[in-house]
Amino acid sequence: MKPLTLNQIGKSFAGKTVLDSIDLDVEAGCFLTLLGPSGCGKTTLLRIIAGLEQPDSGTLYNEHRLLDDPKKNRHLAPQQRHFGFVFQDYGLWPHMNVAANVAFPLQMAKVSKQEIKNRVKQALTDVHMQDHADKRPTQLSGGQKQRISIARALVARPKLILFDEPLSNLDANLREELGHDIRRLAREQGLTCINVTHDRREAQLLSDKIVLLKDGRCHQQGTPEELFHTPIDAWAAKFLDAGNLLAEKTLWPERAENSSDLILIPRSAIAITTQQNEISAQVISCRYLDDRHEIVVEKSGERLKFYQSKSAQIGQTVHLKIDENTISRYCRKAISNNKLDNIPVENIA
Ligand SMILES: Nc1ncnc2c1ncn2[C@@H]1O[C@H](COP(=O)(O)OP(=O)(O)OP(=O)(O)O)[C@@H](O)[C@H]1O
Repeated sequence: MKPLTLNQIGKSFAGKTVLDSIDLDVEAGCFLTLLGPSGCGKTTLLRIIAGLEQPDSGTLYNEHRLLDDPKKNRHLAPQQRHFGFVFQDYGLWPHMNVAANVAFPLQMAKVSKQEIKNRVKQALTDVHMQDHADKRPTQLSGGQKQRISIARALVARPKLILFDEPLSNLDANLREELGHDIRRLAREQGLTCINVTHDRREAQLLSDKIVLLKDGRCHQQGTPEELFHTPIDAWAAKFLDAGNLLAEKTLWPERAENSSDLILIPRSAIAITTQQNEISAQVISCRYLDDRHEIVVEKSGERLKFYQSKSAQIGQTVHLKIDENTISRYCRKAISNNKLDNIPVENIA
């Protein structure tokens, strides 16, 4: 049996469908992320899994345990599910020190004092916070608070942990570091994890599998590589910022059979060449990021972004070589019919 099986989960608020027939199988030991734009229903789905919200229809199983079935009036309360939780805002008690915060779930479960002491010590060691046991949460940085929140989730030894945007309040370096530590802990302890985020980078950093949600439905699911290499349609390509999405006729006016077709060109498929007969474009931006240059060029009003070790001069006309084997094609209808207003335009380059 799987740690989590959702069959046809549906949920409406005030007559508005928020989740529509969600089917999901979560494998043991998988780190799964529910990813999607604001309002797509991901938090509602996580709250249903947690038991904080009841579905209107469908069933939810944890291995052989039926957690929810509205038809049978079945709904297991959150504390009966024995899942761990890690929240975006840490959810620590300010009046308790770190050790007491981590011990709290064990005290509720009436575990013996000696065992609480041992398990709190172990959980704090697991998250590299063993030297901070006596501190109050106010004396900790955001990253340290989130480590304590993870220790508190681990201490009860749940098989399944639910994460609500665990990295979103942290700066870029801390996100990277804590992201790696969360993955290490999940692997070492054989945890199954469900995470919710609107941030594709956080999803990439943490996940074995990503479920892309759109308008309360599963739009696409797969490994991060599958999603980012082969988005199912132009909407997914744009939301994931999976590469350069533009009209085919911009680059090859003579070839484009259907002028409304969009193509997705991976950033790694573009390079500047000295060959004059290739596509010409004008450099509009060149920034040094990480250990390479991010180049943005403009061609007939559309932008392409790619990376290279050498810089390029702004205003310069360059010739581009594009590996056409890596291009995906989409019908424009797929994108224009969908709401994309909440996706920043700069992500399209
Ligand atoms: N308790 C509630 N009562 C009424 N409407 C709700 C309730 N909870 C959520 N909604 C609505 O359901 C829709 C989905 O909300 P949800 O919080 O699941 O989206 P989300 O994808 O997590 O978005 P965000 O990233 O902004 O948190 C939204 O339109 C929201 O306003």
